[in-house]
Amino acid sequence: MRGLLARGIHVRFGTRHVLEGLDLPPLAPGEVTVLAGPNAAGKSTLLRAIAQLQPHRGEVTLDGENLARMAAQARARLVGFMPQTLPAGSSLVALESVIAALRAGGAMPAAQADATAMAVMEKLGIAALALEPLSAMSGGQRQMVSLAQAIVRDPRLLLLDEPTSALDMARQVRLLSELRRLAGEGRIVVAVLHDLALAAQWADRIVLLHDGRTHAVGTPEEVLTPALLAEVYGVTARVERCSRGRIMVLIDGEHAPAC
Ligand SMILES: Nc1ncnc2c1ncn2[C@@H]1O[C@H](COP(=O)(O)OP(=O)(O)OP(=O)(O)O)[C@@H](O)[C@H]1O
Repeated sequence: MRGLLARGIHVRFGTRHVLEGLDLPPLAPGEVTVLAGPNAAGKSTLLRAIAQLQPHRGEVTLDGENLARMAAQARARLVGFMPQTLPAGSSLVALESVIAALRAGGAMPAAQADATAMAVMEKLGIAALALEPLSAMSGGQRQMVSLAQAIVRDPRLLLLDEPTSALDMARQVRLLSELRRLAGEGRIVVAVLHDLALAAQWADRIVLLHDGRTHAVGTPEEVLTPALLAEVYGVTARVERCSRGRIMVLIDGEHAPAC
């Protein structure tokens, strides 16, 4: 089968079972899927398990091939992973870090690696940061470099953990439209997002995680309902449409100001 299948994913830390036989629906090329759910629901753990960065039970296949049985370099060419935050303490400048990510997929002549990494940074509007040390960058700048690292190998599957969390409005749109474009070219995009307004706007499908399992799957209209949001987040929410038809989620209740 073409696409991503993740079945029976089980992860435990010590005696604590964080994912308990979680199944994802088959994810087809061309789609942007958002993973949502409360803090500690297991979203990052699931992304890391799919990327084979987290020991787990269960099976993950991409276009019918078991990712766990693939050589690391072959897998790196197929899968791009953007972590929630880049590891601190790197002594690299941005361009070097993007070149290092590119080379994780295999050796390449220096000039070609330079040109490929620079082209990706230009496309993302961060060419001016190429020679800046990662350690001297703002959170948002680092997040854009992290995206460049994730896409520079031109992977078929892109896994992104809260990719917009440090970005301003304009860069959120830039990043999400880039993800939509990459999906449109036949890639599979899976992103963790807490911002349900962004999820409603950009996702083809939302997977709502709760208590280590898939609680609901569907289009934004199907998943962002007051009943499901109450079950999963314990909030009283209103779901309304703006004049252009887009869904908006508004939180009511004792902790929220009226609007
Ligand atoms: N390395 C680890 N060791 C022990 N427990 C861990 C480890 N990584 C994650 N956990 C636990 O697994 C659970 C799920 O964590 P995870 O980071 O996957 O949640 P999340 O849904 O991404 O949360 P958030 O929205 O807060 O980022 C949490 O209770 C967390 O404490």
